[in-house]
Amino acid sequence: MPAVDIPGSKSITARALFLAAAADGVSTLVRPLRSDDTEGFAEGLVRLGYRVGRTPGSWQVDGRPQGPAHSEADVHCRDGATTARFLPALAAAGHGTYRFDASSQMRRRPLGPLTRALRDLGVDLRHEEAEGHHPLTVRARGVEGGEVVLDAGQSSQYLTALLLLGPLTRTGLRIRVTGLVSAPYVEITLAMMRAFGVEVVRDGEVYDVPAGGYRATTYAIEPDASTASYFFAAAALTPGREVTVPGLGAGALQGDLRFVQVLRRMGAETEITEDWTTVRGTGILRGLTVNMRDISDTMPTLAAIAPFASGPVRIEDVANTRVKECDRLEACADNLRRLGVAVVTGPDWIEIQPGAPWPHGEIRTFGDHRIVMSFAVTGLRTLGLTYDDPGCVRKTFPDFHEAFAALAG
Ligand SMILES: O=C(O)C1=C[C@@H](OP(=O)(O)O)[C@@H](O)[C@H](O)C1
Ligand SMILES: C=C(OP(=O)(O)O)C(=O)O
Repeated sequence: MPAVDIPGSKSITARALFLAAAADGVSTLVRPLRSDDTEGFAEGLVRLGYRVGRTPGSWQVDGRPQGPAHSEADVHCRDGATTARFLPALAAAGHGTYRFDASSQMRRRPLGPLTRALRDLGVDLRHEEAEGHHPLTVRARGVEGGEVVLDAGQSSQYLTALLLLGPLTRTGLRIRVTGLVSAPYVEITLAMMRAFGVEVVRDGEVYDVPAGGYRATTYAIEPDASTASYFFAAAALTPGREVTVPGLGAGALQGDLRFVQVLRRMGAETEITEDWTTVRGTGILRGLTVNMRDISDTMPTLAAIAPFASGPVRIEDVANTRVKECDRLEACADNLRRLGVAVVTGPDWIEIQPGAPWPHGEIRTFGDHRIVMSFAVTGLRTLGLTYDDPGCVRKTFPDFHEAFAALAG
């Protein structure tokens, strides 16, 4: 049973860094993800005046419940939306002037609903160029708390940022949410807040977050389930190939592990125990229609193996994949068409017809790590694929190419 060692979860590492920074002592994060996104998050904390010690296998963070240590900082959030959306919320809880900028793609990605909600809570926040986009400056003097309404139809990260901020406000937060996408990421947030001592009370679309701050702790980071999807898809694509990921089992926090259920519906054999998950290729790969609103980071993974299915693959309810590292619906369609595959897209869906892709071609990555990693799976069956920017995997998995080549043998 070949076990694949998947690096830590990006989403869990980012949250753990925030929570540890906001807690009342030193926290230790065990097996954090080392990648551009999470190094960028840690670097952002350092710019704000937090102490982050990085040793192989664990990071130590000195918490400051009262907010950033520096009264002025310029933070570059790189390409990471968790950094770009969570850190302004953390900064708002402090006292000082904090400017946030990001990569050109991250500047294009929206955060208006979050910044509007912060302003509704009394935060002095100004966008320098386009309203609702980076760069922005927060002139922070703490946040009183109260009730706020949030549209989370583009991104659950807006809600996570407000939830994480809640315990740092003076009186707590009540958040009324509409249109939530990527809902399982909010479950990760709530579970991790609990691990750092905060219980959020939820009643339907209303979240009540108590004031009172976080408790420092030692927190072990799960392997990244979105990253694991490439390895599981590789197994499903190849009769007799088996991939086991230790550390991702039935109790895992990440919704993206549900991608395994999609592979099972298509015909793969799957096994999920308490401690690990296995996918085995059977030679059967059926087409299907699937709603991926909850797990849209795995949409490109499915799109990349879809041509090998015996019937059409239709992926629905994934409009917000158009505002990620690139427009992922069009990037997937563009690359599949370049390989001779018939594809149609709509505002929030993509439908891919069966048909063997041409054996050669250059994948246009659009600077998106998931386009590279997804089409690497296609490449198991179309051996001549190249990429215009293979290094963009650094965002979440710098060693992806080596790890994937080891699997492919
Ligand atoms: O909260 C998080 O860590 C994330 C939430 C999701 O984003 P959206 O809520 O914007 O879909 C996901 O795509 C992203 O990779 C990580
Ligand atoms: C969308 C992603 O990242 P983020 O939104 O955190 O930049 C991703 O990793 O697929």
